[in-house]
Amino acid sequence: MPFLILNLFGVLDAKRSGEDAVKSYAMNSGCSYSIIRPGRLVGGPYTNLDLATLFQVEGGASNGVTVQSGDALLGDCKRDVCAEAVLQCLENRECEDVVFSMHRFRASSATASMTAGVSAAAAAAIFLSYPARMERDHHHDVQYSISRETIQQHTTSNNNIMTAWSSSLLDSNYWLRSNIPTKCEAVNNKKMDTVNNNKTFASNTPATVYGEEEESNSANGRINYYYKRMNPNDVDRTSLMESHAIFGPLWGEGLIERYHVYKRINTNNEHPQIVLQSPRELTVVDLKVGKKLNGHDGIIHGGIISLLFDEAMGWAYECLQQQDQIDSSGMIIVTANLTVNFRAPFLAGSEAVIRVYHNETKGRKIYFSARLESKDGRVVFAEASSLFVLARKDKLRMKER
Ligand SMILES: CCCCCCCC(=O)SCCNC(=O)CCNC(=O)[C@H](O)C(C)(C)COP(=O)(O)OP(=O)(O)OC[C@H]1O[C@@H](n2cnc3c(N)ncnc32)[C@H](O)[C@@H]1OP(=O)(O)O
Repeated sequence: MPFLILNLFGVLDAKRSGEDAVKSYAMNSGCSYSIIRPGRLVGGPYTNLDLATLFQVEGGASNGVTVQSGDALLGDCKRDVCAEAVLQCLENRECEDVVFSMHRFRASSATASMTAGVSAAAAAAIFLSYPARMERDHHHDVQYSISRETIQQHTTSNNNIMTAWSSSLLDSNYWLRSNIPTKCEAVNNKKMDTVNNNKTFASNTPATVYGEEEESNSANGRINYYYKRMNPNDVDRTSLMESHAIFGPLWGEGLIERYHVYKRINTNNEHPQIVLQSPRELTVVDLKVGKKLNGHDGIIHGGIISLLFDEAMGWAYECLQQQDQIDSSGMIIVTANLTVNFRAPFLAGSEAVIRVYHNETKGRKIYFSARLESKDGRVVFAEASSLFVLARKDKLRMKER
């Protein structure tokens, strides 16, 4: 079809500028993008005002599609299939940073064909048609019912984030992690599968902590750690409501909206046991920042990020103290040095996790490292390292008023 007709009223120009905006946002924020250029949308729901809607064009019985990189295809695309492709792009890393056009496969088969330019993996991801998807969702439902029992067996307290190993009934690639028994997530052992999780295990709770150490951590394939909430029960700095930087003045809507601290508890044969490894993960903070803590418009201030790190490392010290039974009588722990590298803009309103690792202890000096990253671990916003020093309370110079 001639470009002039296709671009009537500047439609294609508008689409192109939309795509450019998506790409530049992705580049600036460190996330990936997938751009789908479907053919004319046909099939229900009939919401727009074109001829396909007027005549309720179904687009044929096939859910198969043909995809090709760039912009070469011309044809129809069913709305539901297009929606499916969007979901597939969200779920599959192979679809990161790809641009492709997609139209209805014209043969009667429910499979799809692929033409050059889109990677086989991306195409394979996109090609899942509805029947395949429904089967998969059903599979996930089965996982859910089994895993809930598994989680209940493993759960020691409602405040625990559980990592429960699925029984042999489950696909061995999946394991489960939950912050309370009825709200759980299935996570693919090798690759996060968060979209399915959210769909299958609708969660009202904000705190879900992801990890990346499951492979190195599991000699026999079992997951052998879980996380236990430290605040407000275990150690309660929220009691410093009035004066504590995070839980006081900077706490609330638009400010720091969530700061849940979890300590990692390693287990061996399901009995809690400390596994010594260095650097070892001590704490994970599940946090959410609001929209009133910016430096530049829409970007969280670096000083706030440093504060979030400093606090997280303070909790890591608490954790270390509990585990290693550091004798700190008459002493106070303070930050002597904190170095932060800002890797990607941390956007206002974001949720993220901070993971804190213990690197080394030398006498009174304790070295930590930490990472502020997206919940799925795919974007690192900042990294930090610190030196905490145990100082004698009576020697600590307090500034006189
Ligand atoms: C559980 C609660 C968590 C709370 C989380 C929040 C923590 C905070 O934000 S605390 C507030 C910010 N920090 C402060 O106010 C600390 C102010 N600084 C001080 O009081 C002192 O400089 C202090 C205590 C760090 C060190 O003084 P002091 O105890 O006399 O020890 P000092 O002998 O100077 O140093 C001890 C060791 O640390 C090293 N060290 C001290 N400071 C640094 C530094 N900035 N960089 C590198 N090394 C350092 C020294 O070289 C020395 O090493 P070594 O033993 O190998 O010779």
